[in-house]
Amino acid sequence: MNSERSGKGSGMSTHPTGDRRGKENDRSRSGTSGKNGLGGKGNGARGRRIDDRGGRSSGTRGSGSRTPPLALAGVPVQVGQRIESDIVGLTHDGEGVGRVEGYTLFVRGALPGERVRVEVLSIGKSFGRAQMTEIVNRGTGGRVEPPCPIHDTCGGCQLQHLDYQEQLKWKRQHVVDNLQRIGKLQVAGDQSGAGTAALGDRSAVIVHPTIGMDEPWRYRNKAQVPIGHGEGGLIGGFYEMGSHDIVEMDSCLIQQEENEETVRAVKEAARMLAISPYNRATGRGLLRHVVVRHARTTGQRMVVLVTNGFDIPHAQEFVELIRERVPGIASICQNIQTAETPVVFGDETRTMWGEDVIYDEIDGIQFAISPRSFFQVNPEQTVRLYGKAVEYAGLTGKETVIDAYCGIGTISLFLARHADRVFGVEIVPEAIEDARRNATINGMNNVEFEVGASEVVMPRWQKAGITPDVIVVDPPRKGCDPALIGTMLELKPERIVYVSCNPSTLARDLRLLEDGGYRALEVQPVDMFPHTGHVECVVSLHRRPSNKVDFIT
Ligand SMILES: C[S@@+](CC[C@H](N)C(=O)[O-])C[C@H]1O[C@@H](n2cnc3c(N)ncnc32)[C@H](O)[C@@H]1O
Repeated sequence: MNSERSGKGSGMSTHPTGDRRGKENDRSRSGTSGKNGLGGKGNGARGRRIDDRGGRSSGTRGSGSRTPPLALAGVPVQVGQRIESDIVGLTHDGEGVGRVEGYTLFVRGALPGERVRVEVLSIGKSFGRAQMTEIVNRGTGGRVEPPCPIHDTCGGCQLQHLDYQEQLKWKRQHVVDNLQRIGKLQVAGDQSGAGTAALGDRSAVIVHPTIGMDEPWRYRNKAQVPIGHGEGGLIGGFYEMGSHDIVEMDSCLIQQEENEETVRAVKEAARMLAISPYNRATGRGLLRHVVVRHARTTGQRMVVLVTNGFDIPHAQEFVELIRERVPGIASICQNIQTAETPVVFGDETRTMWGEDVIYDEIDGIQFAISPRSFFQVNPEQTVRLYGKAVEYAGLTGKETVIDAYCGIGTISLFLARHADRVFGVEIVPEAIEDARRNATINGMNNVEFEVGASEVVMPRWQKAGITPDVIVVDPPRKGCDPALIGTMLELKPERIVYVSCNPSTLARDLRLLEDGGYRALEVQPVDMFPHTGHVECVVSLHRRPSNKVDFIT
């Protein structure tokens, strides 16, 4: 398991965020796009291969040997047909949702409010996919020219063609839609922040406007670059949209420049030493991924060479070349991944040179970060996210707090400054080693960490008599384990703070918590991944009093 939670558009890889929470590099992109989403190079062919939503296609995945239908009874469009469609929504993947006689067509690159001409690529019973060929009417959709030259091919940023302020509005709306549809929650508040006064409203949860960045570029502190074989030898960059073909690339506008520089240097060094790139088709070749991190507050950089086997030829020279070329390099590690899998990291990591961690700081707290540990990729927004979590925890210094899914103890240490005791639990052993080290280097002795699944460890703590006043959860994309929710309800903390990177699993879990006696009061969306379809939320929940007297005044 590794790394961050969201983030396509990691910069430099299909799954830029390196989703510790999800499958790394495991997404296939759907649809096609040309410049600004208009039909461009190779669109047709690529588009027909891809269908990751269950719509029929001539696709490469899941279609078996069945020939996809060109027409279907009850479906008002046929494959190949050219028609106009109004775009009425946007999916979390950044595809426009078009309607034709009530039938849904997903159109990559199209924006809500626009009327577009499309060619139908594939159809299914309930929806199909189409390629935009022309924008007939722009409406007030907020379309902008994507500044990234490879926006169309990469697809890592699904929303670059949408004005940033509109992106923030769309993210809030996406959260609201999920809370209403899946969580069956009543929602108050609006895009302007009005409605916050409705905190006195006893039935609705306030969803605040999304907290965005002032300068929403160059934010990523980590790049995860797939390596492969190109015409000129070793290449590294990103997976072409909808495929696992690697395209050479040295620049990504959401990536910190230091990471670009590091990746270039490592590729150069590998070429000089004729290190063989991994070939996904044959399973041969050595270098699979180059993963780099940059700690902005200390200037330290880390390189992780993910290799298909233990032996690296000219390993010493490789290390020397990287050290010569990368300013601030503090750690060079090797991770061995020999499995045929899209998962980036294998289980074994060794330090080739320098320390086994780099150090970064958030809001005055220092963190040691090892190669496979999760660490938020957007430092500027992390302060805002964690700040909100601490605010919602409502600590006075007397409380016992549990931080479930604690990673390297980031939120735990933020909480520990304001609580009596904090207990953190996390499933990745290296992360817990980092967490303990982090508590020590910050001189915090009111925090304890335990390795294990939260749903297993929390009942043990319950039996041991730990009675939390506040529980904070920050689970992976799949949300909380139902058993964990059961234990939380038994523990009856006064407050629960839910940090989530996936509005749909958040909505599901909020419904369980509401039914179990809690009230979701406020939701704060935070834009941790500008220009992608991802949105992070912090939710404040309070326990309903058992005597049924409403507790909100
Ligand atoms: C979204 S991250 C949150 C990390 C941390 N709160 C932070 O902000 O850096 C989710 C974490 O949950 C961990 N995890 C996944 N499944 C888990 C489980 N069942 N029990 C405990 N931790 C788990 C992952 O390894 C990851 O570190």
